[in-house]
Order: sequence, then structure tokens, then C-alpha cells
Amino acid sequence: MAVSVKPELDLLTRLLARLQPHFDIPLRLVLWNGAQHDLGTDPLVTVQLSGPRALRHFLPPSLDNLAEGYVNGQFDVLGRAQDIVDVASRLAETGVPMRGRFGRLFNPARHDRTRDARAIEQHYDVSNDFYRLWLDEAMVYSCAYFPSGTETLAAAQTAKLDHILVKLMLQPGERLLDIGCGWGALAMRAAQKFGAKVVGVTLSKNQYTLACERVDQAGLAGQVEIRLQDYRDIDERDGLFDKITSVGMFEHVGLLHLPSYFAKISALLKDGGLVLNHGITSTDPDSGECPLGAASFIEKYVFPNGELPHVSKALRDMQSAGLEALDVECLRRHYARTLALWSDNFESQSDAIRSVVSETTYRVWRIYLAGCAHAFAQNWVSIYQVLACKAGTSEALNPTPWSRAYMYPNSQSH
Ligand SMILES: C[S@@+](CC[C@H](N)C(=O)[O-])C[C@H]1O[C@@H](n2cnc3c(N)ncnc32)[C@H](O)[C@@H]1O
Repeated sequence: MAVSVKPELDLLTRLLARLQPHFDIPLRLVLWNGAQHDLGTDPLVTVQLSGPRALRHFLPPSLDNLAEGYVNGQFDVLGRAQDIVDVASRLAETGVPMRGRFGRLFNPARHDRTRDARAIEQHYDVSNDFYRLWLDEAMVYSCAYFPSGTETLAAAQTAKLDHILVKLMLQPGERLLDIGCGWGALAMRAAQKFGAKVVGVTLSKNQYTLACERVDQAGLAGQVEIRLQDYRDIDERDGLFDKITSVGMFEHVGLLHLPSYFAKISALLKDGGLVLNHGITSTDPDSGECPLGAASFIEKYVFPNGELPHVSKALRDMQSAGLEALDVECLRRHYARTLALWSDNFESQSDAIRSVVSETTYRVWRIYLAGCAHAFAQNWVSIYQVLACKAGTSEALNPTPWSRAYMYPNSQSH
């Protein structure tokens, strides 16, 4: 027996008619009976509801509830991914208080080697072909650096790698450890351009396989060693490092584990050694979650167990581990730009992407990339590079010059 949806439709139509004058959101809702309702002038985004069940994803219109409806095919959305996310967050603001800021404090994520390996597998082992379709050619999967704001994605990723390696004053023959080496781009750059001997570790099997292939093809096998290894299992008795990088990795560590993460880095570093930690941070002073339900969506579908500290907590935990912060640089705008470029690539490659992953995965990542661009642009999250030294008080153990001028070798003004 067919269930009549007429009463719900009438109710909804009356409700929308009452709400419309109070909104100016460039959204057109198309109901399953074909009726259209615009929540603002000149709609940029159209939502097509497949039936009354889709409505529960608007009650409340939190970002996780909306995104889940789209990912599960309860409704279709037409428009640019970044407009879709902008409209979604404006809808969310109408119905959801900025809750969730303190969620993690009462419900910390649980981390151990097995859980973390599983979480990494879910995120990074989608397939190398998938990431190749929207990252730059070197497959750098972290915030790029746009010295003039006009660089291409590829140029900005190379500029980021060099910015990090120059900050570290990496010298020929020095031992560099890259924690969370991804597909090996930083390790290869450090060997090729700076003459370093590099160990890179990743938890992702797909990354490990491709990074090893790329190192071999570049003839760097004698200089770069890629390991499928948890950073906690690197043994300091096998030799200390002159320099350490960790780029886009400490988001996986967990708030409760940051002290032991920095203690491990400190233990692996020679006295006077430098570390560059580049990672996403919470903009909530108490290290709370991303607002409007965004954190719940990311936790469930994209980045299980990810946790972001406020930069002050990261600095505190570094200090406790004997690492003195020498330089702190905010790259928030750079990540908003990077993510917007990734999102544009994703949109332009949508057919190819759909041929290598499921429709659900395609939808999750489409909304995730555009959503993260929005989150950085809105200052919901941030990102910092922190250069620190295992210095002690001896002047001889502080390797950096008196000024920061050395960090900008190609620039006249700093
Ligand atoms: C966002 S990716 C960044 C990759 C690379 N640094 C880049 O910029 O392209 C994070 C990396 O951290 C690695 N990772 C996460 N947790 C790890 C752990 N416990 N031990 C070693 N690597 C880890 C992942 O496998 C992945 O390679």
C-alpha cells in the first residue's frame, strides 16, 4: 500500500513559505513533487530531495547531518563544491549553535598502534590513483606555501618543501628523519637538493610501495630509506638524527599523546638538533572540535581518531619535552588556498575519480575538500609551522643565526 506523503508536503510547503522571508541563502530546494522553493535570490546551489525521508537531514541542518544525506544519496546537489559548502554552513548556522567546541575534552579519542594503523588505512589507502588525480605531480598531501599568493599548486608545494628544509638549515650529509613521509616528496627533495641522508616513515602500505618505487626511479636508493613503520617504533639506539620533520602528521597523534610524541622526537634528535613540526591546529583555545557538526562528519567518514590541539598546547608539550620553539609561522590562508585548488582539481577530474572509487567515497571527499577549504577560510581551524631546537642553554648548541633572514634566501625584505 502506497503511503501518502501529501500531509507532510503541505506542512513543509507552509513551513518554507513562512521561513523564506527570514533567509537570504542562495539555495533552491526542489521537492520530490517538483515544487521549488528559493531561500534567497539568485540561487547558486540546488538541492533535489528524493522523498520525505531526506528531510531528516535538514532537522537540524548541522554539517554532519547535511553531508551524510548527500553522501548516502538521500538528495542530490547541483552547484560548485565550494558554493555547496558555503550554503550548507549558512544553513547550519540557522539551526545549530556552535556546539561541539569542547567535545574532545570529555570524550578523547583512543589511540594505540592497532587503532592508528586502521585509521591510516581508512584514510590513505583509498588508492594511489585516487590521490594522483587531484594532488600535484609530486603528490604532496599537506598545506602548500604561496610566497606571493600567485603560484601554481605544484610550485607552491615545492616552495613549501624548500621553506621547511631551509628553516632547518639542512646540510649535505646530515641525517634527516621525516615522520609521516607520505609518498616521499620531502625525503626526495631533501636528498636531491640538500644532499641529506633521509629516513622517511609512513603507516600507509600504498604510500610505502609508491614512495619506494619513486626513490628507486630517481636513483636515490643510497640516500633515502622509506620504512613502513610507526614513529613510536623508531629506535634511537640505531642512531640519532640531525634534523626531524613532521608534516601533516601530528593531527593523527591524539591530544593525550602529544607529550609522548614530542618526547620521542626529542629522544631521536641530537643535542642542538632542529625539528620542524607542520600541522593543523584547533582555533579553540581549549583545543575543542570544529563547529557546526563538521568534526563529527570528518571523524565518521574521513579521518577517524584525528584530534587538533590549539597551538598553545603544542608549544607547551614541545617545551615539556625539552624542545625550545624558535619560530612559529601561521599558514592558515595558505591551507585555505591549497584546499580550494585541490577541490577545483577534484571537480574537474570528477569522471575519472568516479571510475576509481565508489560513488560514496567520491561524495565524501568532494564535500570534505571543499568543507576544509571553508573551515580554514573561516578560521574554524588553523595550521602552524613550528621550528624548535633541542638546545639547552649552551650557546654552542643553538645552531640558528641571530635573525630569521636566512629563512628567505630569495627575498630582499622579510
Ligand atoms: C597528511 S599525510 C602527510 C604526508 C606528507 N608529510 C606530505 O606532506 O605529503 C600524514 C602522514 O602521516 C603518516 N602517519 C600517521 N600516523 C603515523 C604514525 N603513527 N607513524 C608513522 N607515520 C604516521 C601517514 O601514514 C601519512 O604518511
